Amino acid sequence: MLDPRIFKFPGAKRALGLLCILTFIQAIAIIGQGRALSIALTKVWEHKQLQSVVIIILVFISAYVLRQLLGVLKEYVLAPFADKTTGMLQSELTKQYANLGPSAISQLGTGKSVTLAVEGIDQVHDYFTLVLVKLFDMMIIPWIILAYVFTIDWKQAIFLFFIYPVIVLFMIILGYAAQAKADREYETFNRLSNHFVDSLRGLTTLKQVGLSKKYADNIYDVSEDHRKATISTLKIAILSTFALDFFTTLSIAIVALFLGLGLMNGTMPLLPALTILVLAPEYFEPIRNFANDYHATLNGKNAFADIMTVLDTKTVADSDIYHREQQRWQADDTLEINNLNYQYPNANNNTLQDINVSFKGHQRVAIVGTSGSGKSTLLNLLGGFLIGKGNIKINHQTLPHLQQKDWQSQLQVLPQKPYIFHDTLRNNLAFYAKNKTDEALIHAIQVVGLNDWYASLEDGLDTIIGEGAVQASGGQTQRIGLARILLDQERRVLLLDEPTAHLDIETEIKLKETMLPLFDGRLVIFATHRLHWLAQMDLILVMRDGKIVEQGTLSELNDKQGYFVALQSAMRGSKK
Ligand SMILES: Nc1ncnc2c1ncn2[C@@H]1O[C@H](COP(=O)(O)OP(=O)(O)OP(=O)(O)O)[C@@H](O)[C@H]1O
Repeated sequence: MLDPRIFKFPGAKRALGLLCILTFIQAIAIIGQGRALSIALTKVWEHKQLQSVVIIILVFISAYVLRQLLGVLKEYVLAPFADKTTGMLQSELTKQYANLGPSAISQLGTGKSVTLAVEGIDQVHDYFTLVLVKLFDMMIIPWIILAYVFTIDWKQAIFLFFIYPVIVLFMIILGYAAQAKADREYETFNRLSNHFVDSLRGLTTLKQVGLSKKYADNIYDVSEDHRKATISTLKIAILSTFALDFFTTLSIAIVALFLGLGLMNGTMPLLPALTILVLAPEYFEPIRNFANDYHATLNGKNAFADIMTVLDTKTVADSDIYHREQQRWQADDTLEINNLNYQYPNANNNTLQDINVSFKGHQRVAIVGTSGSGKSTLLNLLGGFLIGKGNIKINHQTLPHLQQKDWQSQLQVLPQKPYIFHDTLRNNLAFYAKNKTDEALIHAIQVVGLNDWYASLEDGLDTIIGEGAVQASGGQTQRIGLARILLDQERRVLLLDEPTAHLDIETEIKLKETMLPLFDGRLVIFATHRLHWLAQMDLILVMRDGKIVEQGTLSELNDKQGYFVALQSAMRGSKK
């Protein structure tokens, strides 16, 4: 019903304490309102002086106004707590996404991650404001009313007391049914978010291959599923409202019947009978309100649980064991990897097995192997984006993993398609190195061969590029990635994951001329399918089924006449 983790947030105890006091005063106001109304009606019935009736009606109005004001005040007390807490949850969640990294996001699903951080937070806000007020009403108001009724007529109080658990029982049964339906509704909603975002990202491909209609139908099917799940939650919600209204009305009718009998046979005077009759609906009101809104708060409850699961996911510890005096990777620095294994969370076997390799200084290292042999996984482990099990040493210092701040602050990464942020060309270029002069940026643009494109941009370095703005071609994107590397002389470990895989051979050969000088004075680890790079490499790691099966220079590997030679023939598309 109420997640106990709510109480741990700053300000929760104060807000809930105030809520408790205000609800208590509200309960007294409700009793005052009921009592004053009963007295007024009794006086009218007994033909008492109009003046005494007017006074008591004024008391009734005051109690009524106080009750309503307290209702508003309770929302005012909770609103800042809900605003502050959900705001904090949102920023913690986005920070946690950054800490957990891309593999955790892809496990959760991009659509769900986005929905959770935006709509999920709104749902949690509703959950806080709706559920807390109603829950406190339910926990306080009926019992104060009951205690008051007990002082008037203990038999009626006992009847009201024993009927309450029956209603609660019904609420629990229907609540469980609503929870199951709401869980399905929430699951279909998340599936819909993931499908939608996936289809949007893959829209170009889907259009190209004429499958966009099929995917649109797919989204329609998932949204239909979500609609049906929502309708079935609503059915349960309406049924639950009907059932609770029926039982509470029946209970009030029974109370009225006994009070009527008492009045007729003279065992019960009019005033206490009227007071109990007026207060009986108030006794049931909080539980009815709670049940009516219960289904509406379930999505918020699920979103809150999901957000807390993401926030409670352990981030990597020991990220600052490795310390570097001088920032730059030096010619005598070493990185040794021994018996490194890695298994993806959803995989059955180790994707990388017994990796043993040493890197020294400004070596140029190529990683080759067939598709799926583990090249990208190895690069991701070297970059500290994934964490495996094994022995890792930098300059003979043993480290638990490579997600070390001082190691990652030396890295430059050039993937197949560098990410272009929706920002100015200036900020996109000065990615690693901020505060570069315009001259330095324009020089880099010239070196990587982006002059013609740059000349066509109306706002020069201030042109907004990326999604929804000026788009760069695959080759231009790669050149922007190169310019980023060129502009930063501090980071000296370069990880390249098939950076030219999407480019035609002419563009690649042109880019190669720009890339090779960048390799000087850097440790370069380069996953590639393209053989022409191998002649420029000091070390080649040959991967097969997650293992390094051979390693050496090009001539050493050729002399071996082993797997590498067969792989080369296969990569050339010819058999020797
Ligand atoms: N996120 C993931 N979850 C589970 N398995 C994965 C994941 N990413 C990759 N794999 C699996 O790990 C193995 C190695 O993949 P990896 O991407 O490292 O290969 P690769 O040699 O870089 O392939 P390619 O040349 O096609 O890019 C493959 O069998 C792949 O299916």
